[in-house]
Order: sequence, then structure tokens, then C-alpha cells
Amino acid sequence: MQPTVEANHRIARISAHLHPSNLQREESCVLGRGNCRAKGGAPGFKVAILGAAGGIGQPLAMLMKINPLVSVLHLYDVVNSPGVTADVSHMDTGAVVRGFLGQPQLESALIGMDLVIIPAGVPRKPGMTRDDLFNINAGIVKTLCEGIAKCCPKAIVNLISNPVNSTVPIAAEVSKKAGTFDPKRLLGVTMLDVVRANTFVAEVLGVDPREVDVPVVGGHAGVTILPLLSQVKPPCSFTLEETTYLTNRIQNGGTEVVEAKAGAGSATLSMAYAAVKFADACLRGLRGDSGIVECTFVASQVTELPFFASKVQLGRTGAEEIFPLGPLNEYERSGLEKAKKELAASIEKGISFIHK
Ligand SMILES: NC(=O)C1=CN([C@@H]2O[C@H](COP(=O)(O)OP(=O)(O)OC[C@H]3O[C@@H](n4cnc5c(N)ncnc54)[C@H](O)[C@@H]3O)[C@@H](O)[C@H]2O)C=CC1
Ligand SMILES: O=C([O-])CC(=O)C(=O)O
Repeated sequence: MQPTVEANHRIARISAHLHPSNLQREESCVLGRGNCRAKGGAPGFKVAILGAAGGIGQPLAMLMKINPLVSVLHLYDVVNSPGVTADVSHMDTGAVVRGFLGQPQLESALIGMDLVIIPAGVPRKPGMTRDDLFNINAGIVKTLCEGIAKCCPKAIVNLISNPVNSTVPIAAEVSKKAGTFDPKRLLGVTMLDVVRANTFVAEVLGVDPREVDVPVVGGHAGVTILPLLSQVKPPCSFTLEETTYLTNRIQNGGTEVVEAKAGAGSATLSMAYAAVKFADACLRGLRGDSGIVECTFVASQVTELPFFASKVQLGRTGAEEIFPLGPLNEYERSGLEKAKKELAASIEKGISFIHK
């Protein structure tokens, strides 16, 4: 049977919508920031994932496609993004998905975005530290953040690429150079440490992890990951043996996964879950919801260091309030000193990378 003229028009419109050469035209169909509606899509926010074809990127893309706060989802990678985009775009949820492949399409991927999530870069193999990733990932993060400074300087950035303790300072220096730095909008993702802490603490207490809230402060590598077990909600207490076991397990959670994967990468599925939990909190903040508090690695005055992870209040402009650490016990005070020493060096390494 021949398609009708009307059906031909509909088919042509859908094909044009999917064709990369129509990206800019499509963008102009989208209504204002924070209240956008892509053709056929739901009202919501525009989100880009950079590194969307990777181990984290793929499940993250799938979970963000399900998020009702997302109206437009841009999937950028230097390889394989067309396939991931075609796949995810068939899910019958509201967000409209578009794919972008390689450096020439980076700017199109970024224009108009409200939130940019960055899981681009190489993961660890057994025996490596996160800092061993610096040489490759620093350059990747620099290039991507230059694109953000140019195309969507007001976007909230969720930076996942390791070593987070250095990549966040790199991202800050890039935007300072471009004159676009807003410390409230640059957020290093440490949510996986909180997710792990909630899980491991719940195991010890014999309760549902969804009922547990463990603040994890400092940074995102080894001893810089500092769970504050004296501030767990609901209030509880631990023996020194339990405290030592939990602190070590939380600090080495990433290594536990790297070793179990035996050369096939690091945490991807739990990380995608944590990234979506954090991104959703950012989007609810952007929407104007109140009382959204999460731990994240940000420019901070909570300690003498220029960056530190602690609880922050997320709002319409990003990290609107950074909360102090609260009372620490002796075990945590000693952990804090060790964390600050390593963090200082990692932050300095990131800053000097941009000024070398
Ligand atoms: N913050 C955190 O809690 C965690 C951070 N990570 C980090 O996340 C990063 C990604 O991990 P995986 O997804 O497992 O790695 P992966 O290797 O599976 O995926 C990385 C993706 O980034 C892409 N990529 C490389 N260069 C790029 C560029 N210039 N622009 C855009 N995309 C680029 C690759 O093509 C690949 O698809 C690693 O650095 C890892 O250490 C991993 C787990 C937890
Ligand atoms: O351990 C790694 O390399 C990946 C990571 O940051 C984590 O799982 O916490």
C-alpha cells in the first residue's frame, strides 16, 4: 500500500529530525531555558553526557532517558555514540535523544545545555591508583571544559572523570581562563562514596540501606574519602573495630571493584546509579525544590584547601550553600589531617596542569 501524502510528510519530518545536519534548526524549536519542550518531548531540562558510549556513559544514558525531569538528552563521545543514541532513543519515555560523534560535534552537543555530566576518560586497571589516570584524563577534561566555557558556561557540570581530586581543579582553571568560572556550578561527583557508605553501614547495622544517610567528605581517592560515621542518620554508634572496617571498605570500594573486574575496568553500573542520583538532585535544585542536600567536591572554604567535598545545598544556581563538617570525633580528626595532605597535592597538580 502506498503511504498517503500526509504520512509522507510525517516520515519526512521524523527523518529530518534525526538527521545531524538539522541539529541547529532543531535547537531553535526548543523553548526557553529550564522550561524547554523538544518536538514530541516533555517539558524539562536539557542534559548532555560526555563520554556517553563508555562503561558508565551507557547505563547513565539509559537512566537519564527515564528521568522525567529531562526533556532533551545529548549523547557525545569520540566513538560509538550513534549506536548508543539509536538504541536509547527507542525507549518510550519523554526525553528526546540526539547523538554527537567526535570533536567537530562537541559544540553542537553542548549548546543550550542546563546540565553536563562528564564520565569521559580512561578507567583504572588492577594495581593503578586514580592518580595514574591523570596523564590521559587531564587533557580530555581540559578539552571538554573549554567547550563548556564556550557553549554553555551557565550549565551545571557534574564531573565524574578521575582523578576527581585533580580534574575538578583543572575544570575550574579552564573556566577561570575563559572568564566564566562560577564555583557554584562545578560539582565533582563523590556520590558513589556515599552510596557505598550507605550500603556497607546498613549491612553492619542490619537495616535497609535506603534508611541510612552517611556523610562522606574530603575527596575521591583512598584516604581522602572520609566517611563521618559519627554523623550517620539515623543516629547509631560503632565499635572501633566496626569504624576501622567500615572506613577501610568505603575508602577502598573503588579498588574492590577494579580487582573484581580483573582488568575489565572499574565501577560502571553502581557509578551510573550514583551519577543519576546526583544529577536528579541537581535537576530538582534547578527546578527550585527546597531542602536538597548532597555531598560533592566543590570550591570550598570549609577547610584551608581551595576544594573539598562536603554536604551542599543544591538550588537554582547550583551549590548554593556549603555546610561545615560538624563535630568530628578523634578518629575522624586524624583521618581529616591525612586526607588534607593528599588532597592538597592532587589539587595543586590539577591547577599547575593548566598553568604549565
Ligand atoms: N567519580 C567517580 O566516583 C567515578 C569515576 N570513574 C571514572 O569515570 C571515567 C570513565 O569510566 P568508564 O566509563 O568506566 O570508562 P570507559 O573507558 O568505559 O568509557 C569512557 C568513555 O569516554 C570516552 N572518551 C574518551 N576520550 C573522550 C573525549 N575526549 N571526549 C568524549 N569522550 C571521550 C571513551 O570513548 C569511552 O566511551 C574514568 O576516568 C573512571 O576512573 C569511574 C567510577 C567512579
Ligand atoms: O576506583 C576507580 O578507579 C573508579 C572510582 O573512582 C570508584 O569506583 O570509586
